[in-house]
Amino acid sequence: MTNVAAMTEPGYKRGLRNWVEERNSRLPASGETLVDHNNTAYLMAFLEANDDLFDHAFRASLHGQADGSQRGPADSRVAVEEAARALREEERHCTFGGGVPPAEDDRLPAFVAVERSLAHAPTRSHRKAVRTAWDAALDVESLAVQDLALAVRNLRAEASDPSCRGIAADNFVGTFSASVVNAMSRIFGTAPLSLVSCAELAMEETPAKMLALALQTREPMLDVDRVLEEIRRRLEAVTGSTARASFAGDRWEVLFGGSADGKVPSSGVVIWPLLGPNSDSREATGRATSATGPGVPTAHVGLRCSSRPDGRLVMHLRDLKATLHELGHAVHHALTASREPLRHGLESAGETEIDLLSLWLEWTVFDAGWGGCVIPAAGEPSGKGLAEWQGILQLEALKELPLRALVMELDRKWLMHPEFDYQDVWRQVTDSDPAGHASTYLEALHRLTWPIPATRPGAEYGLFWAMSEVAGTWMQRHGLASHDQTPPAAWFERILGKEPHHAPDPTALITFLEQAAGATKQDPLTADEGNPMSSTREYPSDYISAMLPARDPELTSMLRQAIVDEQLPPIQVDDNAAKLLECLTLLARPQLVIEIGALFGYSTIHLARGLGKGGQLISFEIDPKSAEIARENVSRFGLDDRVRISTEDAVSALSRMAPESADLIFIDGAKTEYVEYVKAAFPLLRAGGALLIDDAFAGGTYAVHEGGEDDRLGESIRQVVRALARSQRVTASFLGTEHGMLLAVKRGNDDE
Ligand SMILES: C[S@@+](CC[C@H](N)C(=O)[O-])C[C@H]1O[C@@H](n2cnc3c(N)ncnc32)[C@H](O)[C@@H]1O
Repeated sequence: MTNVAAMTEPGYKRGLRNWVEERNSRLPASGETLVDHNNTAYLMAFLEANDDLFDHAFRASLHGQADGSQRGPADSRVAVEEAARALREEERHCTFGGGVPPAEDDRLPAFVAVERSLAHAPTRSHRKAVRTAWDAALDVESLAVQDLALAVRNLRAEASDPSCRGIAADNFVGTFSASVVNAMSRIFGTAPLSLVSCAELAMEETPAKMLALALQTREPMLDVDRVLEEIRRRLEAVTGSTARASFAGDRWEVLFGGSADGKVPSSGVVIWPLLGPNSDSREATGRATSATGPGVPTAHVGLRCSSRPDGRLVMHLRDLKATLHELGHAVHHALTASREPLRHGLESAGETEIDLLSLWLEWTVFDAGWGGCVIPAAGEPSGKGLAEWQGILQLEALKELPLRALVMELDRKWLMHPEFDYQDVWRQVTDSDPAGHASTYLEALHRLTWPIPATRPGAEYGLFWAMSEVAGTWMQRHGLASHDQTPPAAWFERILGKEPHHAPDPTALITFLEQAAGATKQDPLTADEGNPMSSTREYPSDYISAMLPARDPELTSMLRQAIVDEQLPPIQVDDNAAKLLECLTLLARPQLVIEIGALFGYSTIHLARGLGKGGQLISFEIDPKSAEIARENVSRFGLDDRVRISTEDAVSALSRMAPESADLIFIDGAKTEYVEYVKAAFPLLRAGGALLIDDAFAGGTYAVHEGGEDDRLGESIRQVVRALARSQRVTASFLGTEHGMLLAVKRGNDDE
């Protein structure tokens, strides 16, 4: 049996080449020549070691053609389509995501085709594209295979975008590494690969291989009951045991404070299981009035999960972080909104998110692997040594890390290198800190200093990234630093420049952390490049509503009917934003206004109220029930002469409208479709016309995702606002409503 571990040790490529040569000379009669195309030979080694693992078709696909030619991109597209068709014909969705045990898989030929097409995609500089494919591969359980094929195509498109780089790949690498190790453990009974080897491998290798290995491996899935139980335990700890939790049918409630018998809760959080890839947690809130009882400040959080045939709910590990961020914010909000401040509530609220995030950190490191962390020894190329790392770990910002637990796990995983003198490292550490300052972290440092030479750039990503994340959140909570919605990505950008796949330089990290920890406030006049959404201030809703007159009772009654009686989600614009819409139409006197997303017509009514003589508003609302209620409301306010509500899909309807015919287009539909909306809407605007984008701050509900790997909503919004704000073809400005709007006025050819 080929020793696969040998293939992945330093210099494995050389080993691989030798192996390939040896193999080709050994099997000349087969007529196949194995070529190390995109390093697929590694897989071949893997395969040779395990004849049962992959079927012949799959192996054959990894061989170069006899004449050495490779299939080109055109063939690849066809191959993907073939694969999609083959899978559709089977009327089955793929099931290799989500902890499903390996099945006797008769779909390999189809995957082979997908694999081939992926083999042409670059890796290093197009990590995001890889990530897309990987996501698709892992999500196929819930996505139809068309989506997989589409993702593969998108991957190709994205691969040509030089900005396709990012931290998301690290999650991928970690998950991939763990998957490989898990697979290997299953096969060999022990894990002959180290995570670091795998991480490096993953970073070097092609998506083809990753996808191929995905066939044999599983991303960790978490049992939702287990997640909720752990969350409850942590919340209890944070809130001084005042949290009570119950899972009731379609929702899970946590109540804080109040009387001991639980009859008078002070505040609550409702966690809604979100089934399906596109569910929006805000929409979940529409499914119920306050589940925690009248008058109880309640926050709502969505938990993306999927349902097993036995009824069990499970979630991807990678969805956990977004959920915990969101939950942290929600709990913070619920605790501070409580009318009677809880015993520990106010002090501990700010820590909640950190505490919850630690859960993610632990599970990520424990269950997914993260590729581990390498502490470079002094003088080694990717770092200056122990002292710097020690410095990092001693920083206040990192003391929140529950490293002890992490250390235990790493201990189990890594202390398999008997030649290394841990005691020596321990002595170095303790000698340098006789006061035992931050002893937990020193212990961590001791344990984390395993003997893997820093010859594998990128291997230290895992923990490094996780530390950045938690530290960034901590700093923001303590007002020490403002950072944007994607702290790790931003930090990496700063620290690593444009090449995040290189090993991070610890000195740069230390400097950055120190500056951040030392900075009380940023100079307001200094533009903070790459940190565009910094804000440590809450939106002053109380102040604004105290200033504005009380809402018109007719509008309140309309809102109550739509939200309470009709159970539509309360995701309309806030009152001040509604006034802004009215101001804008009053000001611009537009002839044609288009709205994407009417819901029950709250924004529609305000836009229409400002319309002058002859002004028309076409509002698209794809949900027929909402559209019907919107129509009734428009009519209730006597605006039917100027408003038409259409149930057509806004994107396709806009594509048929006359170019340069609209004066104002208000975009407030599905957040994931924002890019499509803008593409369809922009040509419809006349010069001087404006796009108005709701939720542009990506800072209301969307901030909570903090740029997590599944931050599709926030990412979609950020793409749009960034593009518009920087475009030469518009003049754009952010308007301060609760969720923020971006006003982008189209410039004419004559405009300077
Ligand atoms: C945030 S709500 C709109 C709220 C509304 N503008 C307000 O402030 O009162 C988004 C709405 O967009 C609708 N929607 C989503 N995708 C759409 C599409 N492609 N075309 C038309 N409407 C869409 C949804 O059904 C939902 O009711």
